[in-house]
Amino acid sequence: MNTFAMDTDRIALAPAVRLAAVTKTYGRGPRAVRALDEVSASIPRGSFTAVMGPSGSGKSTFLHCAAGLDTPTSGTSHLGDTELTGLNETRLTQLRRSRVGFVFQAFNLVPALTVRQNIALPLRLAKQRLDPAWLEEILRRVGLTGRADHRPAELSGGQQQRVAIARALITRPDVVFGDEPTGALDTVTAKEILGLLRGCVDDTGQTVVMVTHDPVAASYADTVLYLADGRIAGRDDEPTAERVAERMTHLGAWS
Ligand SMILES: Nc1ncnc2c1ncn2[C@@H]1O[C@H](COP(=O)(O)OP(=O)(O)OP(=O)(O)O)[C@@H](O)[C@H]1O
Repeated sequence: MNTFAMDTDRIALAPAVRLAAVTKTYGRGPRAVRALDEVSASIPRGSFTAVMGPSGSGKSTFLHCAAGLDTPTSGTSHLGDTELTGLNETRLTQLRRSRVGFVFQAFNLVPALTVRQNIALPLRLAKQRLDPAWLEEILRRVGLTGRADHRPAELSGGQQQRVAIARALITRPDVVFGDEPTGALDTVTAKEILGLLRGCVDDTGQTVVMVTHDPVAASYADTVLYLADGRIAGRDDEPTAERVAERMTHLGAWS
């Protein structure tokens, strides 16, 4: 086997996200909070993972350490072959702009910009060239072709979240991270958005990692990772809404 073949094999096999013994402590001394406690996790490329757990269990901290938004106190975090721990703030900013996409509960669109301009914004920030055909393709995928010149205030909540997803996809990121992406939507619209994220994984091999409180949302994922008290408390590779709800009850999420 030549070196090139070995390299491509290695890259193909590297998980999209890898956390190794990640501990994150906020504050110092007696008031210190250990939000993550030696967490290890490996998330394959082209998979849809939901992160669940009771309030305060460390879900957002997990997401932030995996996405380079926050730095672990100890342990290592990789995005593909890139070790995030050890990158300086400039490199981390570059990586966040070009290799990860974010979708939050609040859509965070710029009101003065059109749908098209909002979607293209990450490329402008990353000083990357816009491929108009790719933008049109993304608009089509999220079902907003006819709305490209509208402003966010002219769109429904579900449509605004579609813009946020399109904006997350425009840089062809390694991973799309979602923090309660359906938290502000009604049940029917939430299912449309989850179907869209599922389609990104199934149709284009996108990797999606999503924090959620909702067992129905988690059931769209391939794998659910459960956190409790800053530790991995289990996983489910065949999640259904019922099983997830039961598991969450056992973790004391709704007691
Ligand atoms: N910036 C911070 N400073 C101090 N403590 C923090 C900070 N961020 C999080 N924490 C603490 O770390 C723990 C984990 O917080 P985190 O937000 O990751 O949990 P979560 O599971 O996402 O919670 P929720 O479901 O309520 O959003 C909590 O005890 C929280 O209070």
